[in-house]
Amino acid sequence: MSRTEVVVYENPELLAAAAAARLVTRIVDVQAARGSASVVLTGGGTGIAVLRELRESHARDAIDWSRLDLYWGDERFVPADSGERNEKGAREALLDHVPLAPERVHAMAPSDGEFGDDVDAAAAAYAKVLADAAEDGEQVPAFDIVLLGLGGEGHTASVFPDSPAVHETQATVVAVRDCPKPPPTRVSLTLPAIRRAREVWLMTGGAAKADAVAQALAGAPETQIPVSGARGYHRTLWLLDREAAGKLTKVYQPPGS
Ligand SMILES: O=C1O[C@H](COP(=O)(O)O)[C@@H](O)[C@H](O)[C@H]1O
Repeated sequence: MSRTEVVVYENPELLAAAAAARLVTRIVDVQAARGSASVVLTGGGTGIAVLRELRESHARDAIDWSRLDLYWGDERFVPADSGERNEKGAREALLDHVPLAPERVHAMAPSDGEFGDDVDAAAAAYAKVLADAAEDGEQVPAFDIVLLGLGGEGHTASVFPDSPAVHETQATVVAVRDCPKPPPTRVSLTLPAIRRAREVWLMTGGAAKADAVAQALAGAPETQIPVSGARGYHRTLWLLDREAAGKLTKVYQPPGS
């Protein structure tokens, strides 16, 4: 039985710090129970702020970084050293500062990598990475946590409203072209792949996200508001600041208010 929970924090700083604290606890618990843990990372303002908070937290040393697999939910198809790469943002915020096992960091290819500017080949290669790591008979691992942000128009990962990606039911990873938000070319997990996760955490702040948050939590069709379709198999956890939660009809109180 999957459950949806919403937690609202007073401001974006508190949201990022609290999400980082939750992440430590969840990863440590999963490693204690199963030996290793898997987390899918996101780009975006909140996603990177959470990683920065994790780096600055003393509790980060409770994680066995050598037994953690990292993946990405989406990536901008730009050169490896571009400041627009989600991977680069994550490395600077956290990954370059902790003792990860390099072979367990599964980044999506850049546009100057082994597939050159062939974004379809980059997407196909990442689908193979996922399939190789999946349990027998599955195409995607049952990720412990998928971290996601969202856009004001309702996109999540790089699945945009009314795009080919949001209608994808078979592929686990797709090439995305003509994104309304730059850069235009990307690689993204699809919604069915995201739904293989045990837990999906949707993290966002700011008034510009309030409409999309309210529509998703009211059950808007995923073709129009793709983040509606981002659900965890066991749990979907929305971590919001007060502004992003501003148009929810049900009242969620910030802790301590
Ligand atoms: O383009 C992207 O945007 C979303 C949301 O980013 P934000 O800065 O508005 O929070 C992000 O989740 C995604 O990974 C990224 O590629």
